[in-house]
This record gives sequence, structure tokens and C-alpha cells, in this order.
Amino acid sequence: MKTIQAFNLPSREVYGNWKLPMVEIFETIEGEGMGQGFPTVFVRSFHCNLRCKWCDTTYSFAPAKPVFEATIDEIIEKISAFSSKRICFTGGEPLIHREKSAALIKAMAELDHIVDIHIETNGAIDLTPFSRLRESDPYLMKKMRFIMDYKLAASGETHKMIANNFDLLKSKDEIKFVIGTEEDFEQTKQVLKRNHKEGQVLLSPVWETMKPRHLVELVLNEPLPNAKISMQLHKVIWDPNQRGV
Ligand SMILES: Nc1nc2[nH]cc(C(=O)O)c2c(=O)[nH]1
Ligand code: SF4
Ligand SMILES: [Mg+2]
Repeated sequence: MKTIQAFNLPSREVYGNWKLPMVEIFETIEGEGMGQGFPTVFVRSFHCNLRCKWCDTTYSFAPAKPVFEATIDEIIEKISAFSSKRICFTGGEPLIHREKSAALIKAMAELDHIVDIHIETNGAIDLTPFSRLRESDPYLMKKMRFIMDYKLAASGETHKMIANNFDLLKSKDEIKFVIGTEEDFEQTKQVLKRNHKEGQVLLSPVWETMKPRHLVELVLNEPLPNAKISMQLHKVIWDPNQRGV
């Protein structure tokens, strides 16, 4: 069966010149999820379609301004200056730039030394064309993973979640629930029961409002034996408000 193309991308010579509004590109260790602890290059683009109450990256959307603009070729050059084999494409919402997001992901996957590109998407972007993009290319199949958030009630944005995205996830993808309250934990159980098929479930406490040990108690008491508690390691290692780490 012929795969339906996700986006009609032009040649690399053309899309290499496409520009994206950016916040930062830096190397650190991945602080969250299954890739936690691995040296990783972070590519943070500007703009977000949500305004979560507990957002810790408000500098990645208006009224803040992009820090710089860069072409896809320039972003790839910056990534290549680091030795990390893993990329976290984050934001803001990294998939909000549509064709440009897709083209950047494709260009990242063409880097020989890169083994993993994980995309921190917020659950309010339809993943259908990006899932097709992944299936259209063997490099992307091997390297591209979604870390999909499911925003809960305490975020104020739960009504924007696209439940059908769950059908597109594979076992190597991750689904992150950021839990601010006990009600959020109750909602997580309902959402999982209704929608979850494949993908590692991550439960992450809101830094300011949910004591990690309380979340552990909730998970063990339930029980949720396949859920993984994911603490933000970078907030333990560095000051929780420090940028670029
Ligand atoms: N170290 C580190 N790990 C992270 N994982 C996800 C991050 C994000 O901001 O999306 C992040 C971040 O900002 N820093
Ligand atoms: S989706 Fe992410 S970047 Fe956007 S407002 Fe929510 S937490 Fe912040
Ligand atoms: Mg962060």
C-alpha cells in the first residue's frame, strides 16, 4: 500500500531556508521521561496554542518575543556542533509551525549521528499528519518519537485535548500527565481507561502543588503498575527557574 504523504515538502535545498522563530538551542541531560539522564540537545521553538496555568516556559510564547530566528539549515548546524545523539524538540508547542516543524524533524532525522528525536507536543495539535510523516520515511520511523502531554483540569486547558491522538501512538512513544491535584489523578485514570492503547504512561507532579511522595502513594494505592513517575531531574540539579538547563 502506498503511504499517503503527510506534508508536501519541497526539496531540502528549498526548505533548508525556511525560518522558524526560536527561543534556545542548548545541550544538557534530558530531565524527564524514558530518555531521562541521556545527554540531549534541546531545540526550543517559539509560540504555543495553549496557556497552561502552571506553565514553566512562559518565555516561549506571547507577550514574550522570540529570542532569534533561524533557518532549518542554521538549526541543523547548531545541533551538529554538539556531540549528543538525542534531540528534544520542544517549545512552546513545537508542532505549531506545521510544514516547517515537519521539515525540521526530517532534516534532524537525516543527521547520521542522531539516534532519537523526541517531540514534546501538548495534546492540542492533531498528530495525524505528523504520524503519516513518520510512516513515510524509514529514518523517521526509527528515530522520531512523540511525548504527548494530556493536559488535566488543573492546567485550565483540558477541553482542548484531542483524544483521537491516542490512536496514533506507538509503544516507543510516551504520554505525559502533569498532575497538580488529586482530581487530576482521578481524571488521569479515566482518560487512560477510555483512550490508552500504546505508549509509556508518565506521571509528573506539578513542581509547586503536588508533593512527589503523595503522587507515589496515589500510584501504589491505585495501583497503576505500568505507570512511571517522572520527576523533572533538571529542577533537582539546577535552580527550578534556571533557563537553558
Ligand atoms: N533538562 C531538561 N529536560 C527537559 N525535558 C523536557 C523539557 C522541556 O522544557 O520541554 C526539558 C528542559 O527544559 N530541560
Ligand atoms: S503547552 Fe507547554 S508551553 Fe504551552 S502553555 Fe502549556 S505548559 Fe506552557
Ligand atoms: Mg522545561
